[in-house]
Amino acid sequence: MTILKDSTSNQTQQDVYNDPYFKSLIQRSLRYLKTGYPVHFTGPSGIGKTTLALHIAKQRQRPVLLINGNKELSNEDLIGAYTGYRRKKLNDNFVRTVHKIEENISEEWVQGRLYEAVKEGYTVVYDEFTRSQPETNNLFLSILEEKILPLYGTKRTASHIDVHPNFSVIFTSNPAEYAGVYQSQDALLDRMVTLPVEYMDEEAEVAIVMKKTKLRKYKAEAIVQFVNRVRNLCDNDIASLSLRSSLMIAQVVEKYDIKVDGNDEEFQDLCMDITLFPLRSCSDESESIDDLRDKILAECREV
Ligand SMILES: Nc1ncnc2c1ncn2[C@@H]1O[C@H](COP(=O)(O)OP(=O)(O)OP(=O)(O)O)[C@@H](O)[C@H]1O
Repeated sequence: MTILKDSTSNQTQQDVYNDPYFKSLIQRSLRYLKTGYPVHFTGPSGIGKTTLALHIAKQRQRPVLLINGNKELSNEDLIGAYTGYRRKKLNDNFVRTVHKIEENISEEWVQGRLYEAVKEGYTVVYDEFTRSQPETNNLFLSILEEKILPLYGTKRTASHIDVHPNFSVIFTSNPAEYAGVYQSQDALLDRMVTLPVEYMDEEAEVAIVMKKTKLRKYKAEAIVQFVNRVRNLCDNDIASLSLRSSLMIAQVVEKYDIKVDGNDEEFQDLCMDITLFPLRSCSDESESIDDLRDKILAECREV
């Protein structure tokens, strides 16, 4: 979990988010959050949901807390827990014949990050929340519905703390078909505004690749178009061939001065390494790995 300092969005994001689709999405999201409803961005991997969520969170002028959903995340991580003992030992042997030992043991409370966020009214970005166990996410039902954070199992005197009026949450998730994702609970989904996020258009992806790598436009275009052509070969929607894949190729090309040329062996290897595994994940099992390699190579040669 990370607390992010408030900062203005960088220029690349600003350009992309000036697009009417994003402008409207951002405006609507801010309205829902201000009205007290959490927002949930869902969509394929690597298309920019987290970046968008953080961008919106920063607009709220409150400290931002990023929580990454995962199977191991527990209530203790979120709320806090007594994590051990503090032991104080006084060994008094001042008088040689009298040996006195005084021991004092007290439990040590370590506050969870959500505790502070709820209490102080932060904006939480709960990234990939469906990767956490549903039991952990149940905590959010009380936060969203009853506006309290229950202090389950913490042995604290208070049973809960009240949610600060400025507290808000932006959730992100990949659809249930993705590996390692739990089915989201209807009760939780009912309490948030779920907004599907789509792939950016090619122009926006090219602009981001250019800004993040300083590659010339024709190179950025060739890479983005290659990745999108490979994605079109998928047999299902579980594609992780996205802007992230384009950025990976572009960054390696830039760092090692590799030619963006479909007949260049180094470029072919790079294209293969970045796209073969994702293509395999979104292809029918009947497709052999050699067939997939041939398909990628054919698309790469178009570059
Ligand atoms: N508007 C943007 N401006 C600049 N870079 C962006 C923008 N949107 C996305 N990116 C970059 O694209 C990559 C993927 O974005 P991000 O991690 O937000 O995707 P995601 O949809 O949350 O992925 P996942 O579902 O795997 O978590 C990151 O490297 C991110 O920095």
